[in-house]
Amino acid sequence: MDLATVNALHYEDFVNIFGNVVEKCPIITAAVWSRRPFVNFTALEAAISEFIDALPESGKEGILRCHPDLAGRDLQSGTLTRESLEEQAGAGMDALNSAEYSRMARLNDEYKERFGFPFVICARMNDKGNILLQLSERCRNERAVERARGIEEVKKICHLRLQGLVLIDAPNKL
Ligand SMILES: NC(=O)N[C@H]1NC(=O)NC1=O
Repeated sequence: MDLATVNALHYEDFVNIFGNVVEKCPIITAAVWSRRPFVNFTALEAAISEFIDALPESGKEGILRCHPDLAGRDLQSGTLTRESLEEQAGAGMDALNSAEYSRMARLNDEYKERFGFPFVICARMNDKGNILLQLSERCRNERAVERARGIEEVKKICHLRLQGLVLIDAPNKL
């Protein structure tokens, strides 16, 4: 879809199409609709980022809590969103051997126990080995550092999801 089409969308369609660019947080999309018209792809992405950055820390943690665990319960039970399933499968999360699966489950639980929100990483930018490594390393961070780190990853996931929906800017037609 090109940007002119995006800018012409009624909010119901806008939320239907873009509602999951931040996982299970359509309120962000619904809020950002009123920032139209977007001059380019970057402006749309920036509007989402600015909304997230303006949230109190509890709101940012809320966003993190809307994310399913990697290789977690939702993957096992088939209840992931379409986007998350594609991302997790792409990083091999649906094909862990039993040792990897147990390690992932143990570290995910440890992380959630320590921080009160789940470990979030952009699966499409990482492979299985790297995800496990980062998970074990990031468990040792301070809570505020991890909250900010998780939000950075949310923005990377959002960037790639948006790219799948909106054509990157063609030069302005004269
Ligand atoms: N927990 C977590 O990072 N979840 C995700 N990451 C990603 O790229 N897609 C997800 O669902």
